[in-house]
Amino acid sequence: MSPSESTVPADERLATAAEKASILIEALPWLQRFHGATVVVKYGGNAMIDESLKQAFAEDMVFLRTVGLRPVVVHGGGPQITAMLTRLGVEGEFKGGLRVTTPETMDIVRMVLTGQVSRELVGLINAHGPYAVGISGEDARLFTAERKQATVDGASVDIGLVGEVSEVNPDAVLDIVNAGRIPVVSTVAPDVDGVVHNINADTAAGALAAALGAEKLVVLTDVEGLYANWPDRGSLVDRIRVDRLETLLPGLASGMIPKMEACVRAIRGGVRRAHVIDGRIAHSVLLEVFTSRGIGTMVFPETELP
Ligand SMILES: Nc1ncnc2c1ncn2[C@@H]1O[C@H](COP(=O)(O)OP(=O)(O)O)[C@@H](O)[C@H]1O
Ligand SMILES: CC(=O)N[C@@H](CCC(=O)OP(=O)(O)O)C(=O)O
Repeated sequence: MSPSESTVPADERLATAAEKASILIEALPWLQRFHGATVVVKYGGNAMIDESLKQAFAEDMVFLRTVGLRPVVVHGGGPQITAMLTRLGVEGEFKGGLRVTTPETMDIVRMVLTGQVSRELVGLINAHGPYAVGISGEDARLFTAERKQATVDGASVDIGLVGEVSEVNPDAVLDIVNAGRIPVVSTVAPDVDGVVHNINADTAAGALAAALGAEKLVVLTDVEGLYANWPDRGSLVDRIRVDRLETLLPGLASGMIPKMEACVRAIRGGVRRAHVIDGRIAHSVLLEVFTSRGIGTMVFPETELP
């Protein structure tokens, strides 16, 4: 038998074809609805588990762009920074979900985010065509940082060169998107005096989504979504209105705090939907955007009924 000959019976092939057609057709209303829409996708370092997952993520970004959406990637890299600090023998710690950032740590954060994680994602996307352009918060005044304190047991503590996003100038990102390309944003940024700060990637993604007037913010992480009673796996929140989420914020544990604050900032800033989804599932972005049920946790505005 030659390799081109198939032994799959005709009725089985037809059934498979019908299933594929129904999956494609389920995407039609979403393809129509989101044509031309800007989608900010935050890719967390904990969801960059292996090569095939990272490649699937890159394919999803190229897919979105090819079918007429305007994807903007904001990447994390927390575990990658921690691995590099360990390799270099530098002690690191987190307070209130944020990395304590000394000037020495800041050099390593910047090197890993802009020189390693960004380069890798840009390369994976560009395997499909000349789409991705890396850009950091330092470029063209994309982000201005304002030094931020962490909250630990209700008290404010200094954590060094960690920034809140005080201002977003999205022009450079828009230039890239308007040229038909995919910006890949690293979250380091100068303050008004030019001192570079470390910005949590969720925080930056929420601020950028609001500044761009994005249709959606999609945050990829290493859990299925928000659990109302973490770590009770039966308490996954399917959808939640922004005002209700705000009441939950003070009770959340560290990893989820910047994510949920980012969703609140995005929705309060005019973004229509914010999602936290499981980035450990290959093509999770496509499942969220193009299927009727979506996946993970969806945050929606107060103007809509619960
Ligand atoms: N209420 C909650 N629901 C879901 N995850 C939570 C919750 N509270 C804390 N977490 C933790 O937040 C983690 C995700 O945040 P983080 O580790 O910062 O990931 P990322 O690298 O994707 O930003 C989860 O793995 C989980 O351990
Ligand atoms: C201030 C702060 O904590 N910055 C983060 C920036 C990277 C990041 O946010 O990466 P993930 O999305 O993978 O967690 C850090 O240094 O780890």
